[in-house]
Amino acid sequence: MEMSEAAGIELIINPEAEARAPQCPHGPTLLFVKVKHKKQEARRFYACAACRDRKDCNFFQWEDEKVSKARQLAREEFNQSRQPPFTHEQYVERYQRFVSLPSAKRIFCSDCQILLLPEEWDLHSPHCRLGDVSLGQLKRPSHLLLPLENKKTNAQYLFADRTCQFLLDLIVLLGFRRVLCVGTPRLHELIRVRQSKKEEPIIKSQLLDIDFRYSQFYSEEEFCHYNMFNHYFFGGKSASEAFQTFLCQDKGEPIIMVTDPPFGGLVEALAHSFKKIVGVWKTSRNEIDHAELPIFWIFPYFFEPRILRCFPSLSMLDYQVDYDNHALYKHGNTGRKQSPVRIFTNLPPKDIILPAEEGYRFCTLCQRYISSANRHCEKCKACTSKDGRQWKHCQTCNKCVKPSWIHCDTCCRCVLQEHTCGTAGDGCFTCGSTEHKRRECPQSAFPNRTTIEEAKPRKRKLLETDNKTTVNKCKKQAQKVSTGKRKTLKWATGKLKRKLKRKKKQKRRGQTVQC
Ligand SMILES: C[S@@+](CC[C@H](N)C(=O)[O-])C[C@H]1O[C@@H](n2cnc3c(N)ncnc32)[C@H](O)[C@@H]1O
Ligand SMILES: [Zn+2]
Ligand SMILES: [Zn+2]
Ligand SMILES: [Zn+2]
Ligand SMILES: [Zn+2]
Ligand SMILES: [Zn+2]
Ligand SMILES: [Zn+2]
Repeated sequence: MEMSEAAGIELIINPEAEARAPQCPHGPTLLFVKVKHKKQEARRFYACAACRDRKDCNFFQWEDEKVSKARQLAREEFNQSRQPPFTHEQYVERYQRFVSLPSAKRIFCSDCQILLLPEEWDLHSPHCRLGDVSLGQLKRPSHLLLPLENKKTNAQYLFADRTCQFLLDLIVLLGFRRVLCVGTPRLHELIRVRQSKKEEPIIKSQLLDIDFRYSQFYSEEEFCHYNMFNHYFFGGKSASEAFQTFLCQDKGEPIIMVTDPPFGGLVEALAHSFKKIVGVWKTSRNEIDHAELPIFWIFPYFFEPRILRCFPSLSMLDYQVDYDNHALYKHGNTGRKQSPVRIFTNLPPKDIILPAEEGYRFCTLCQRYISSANRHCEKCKACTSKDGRQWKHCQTCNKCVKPSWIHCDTCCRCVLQEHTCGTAGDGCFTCGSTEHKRRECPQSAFPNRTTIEEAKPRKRKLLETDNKTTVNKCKKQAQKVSTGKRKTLKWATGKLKRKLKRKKKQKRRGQTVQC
């Protein structure tokens, strides 16, 4: 039995629990146990694998609870009612009809996040819609769709161009010809754009993601609606077969899996799913061949110990991954915080050349590329910085620590100067890291973000088209959303300003925007 600790709740991974797991709308649930004062409570319970917020999925069942037939049926009905409005096959048919329409009739409903067919226009007339959707825009759905920024469930932080292009160039350079994109829609999209330009060598890609909106843009071979916390394919057997076919059709085209999961806890649940993917890949290979499925697992550096516990063959690279819609996770020393997100890989680090123009250089002793401020410590015999700043060696702890830490004789370890003695070492309540406390956790560094539910059709018709009135309206809306917290309001208005900016850009391109 494997256990993982996060926020006073432990995940229990064992085959019996998995076999008996009841289903919520997000597939088989996971078994958890509450922990108080480091002791497990006696009763264990099943809860949703995908949503860490009960607002998103409130499934709860005690492990030993008896569920009546009637409740079971009601649950199945409920789960069914929470599935996407169309099957993937229907989405594909809709897409074909959509692209055959003349440009003026290609309308996307921004409120419902759906490509509209002419017979649906009336129904969506009160909504914010975008007209003249170009074929170019259809090729870049991650730019058309509103990112699902609900940090507790989707945390859809999209790669900045710098990172996305770096990953693709690296994949090509390393000789991979197929990419299994698990929760990396923007990378999948970049590969598809490259494919459409017929750039040699041709790289193929398949996207697995919980965001079903992508079914509107991709075929069943290109996209599977998938939950990476329980390795569940929403599209049933045909979807899991499409995945197996893609993963196993070698034909001399090496494959790599690239994943960028939401950063909450549950590292062990993710690792469990990834091991299943590795298992499927291995079934298509010669048994005596001990090769490993190449992996890029993108995750914050402070999860390193937990990731390595699950996947000892991975090592962490210094490259800082950054995101478009993530104010804190930006690259570089430009006054903003540096991104804590890194690439974990089972490929030899020396083969992964990091861009010299960004200051990365090669350490011949460590045989890997390191960030500019990282220094090789003679005592640790390694380039020890994890966060991009130069770390210093503590003689007492006999290891390198962050530059802002000091050695505290009471706590018998290096800690932040302004700590309260005796409390150091408990780590973060939100993500489980021992590197920081909850208040410093990047998970809680954000004000509440909207969920897709909040972006659903508005009851009131918005008639104003001039930007100023719309911003004022938006501000009012934002005030409603906020619970009086200025931070939320600031963020919400920021988001609406970004939306307006996007609209302005689309208008400049001559696109019609109706709200
Ligand atoms: C941190 S974002 C990564 C996006 C990536 N940086 C990109 O630009 O392509 C997390 C991604 O995982 C997806 N995701 C969130 N929860 C998931 C789940 N339970 N199963 C599968 N995908 C999930 C989100 O929809 C999102 O695309
Ligand atoms: Zn659920
Ligand atoms: Zn609509
Ligand atoms: Zn070194
Ligand atoms: Zn050292
Ligand atoms: Zn120390
Ligand atoms: Zn102390």
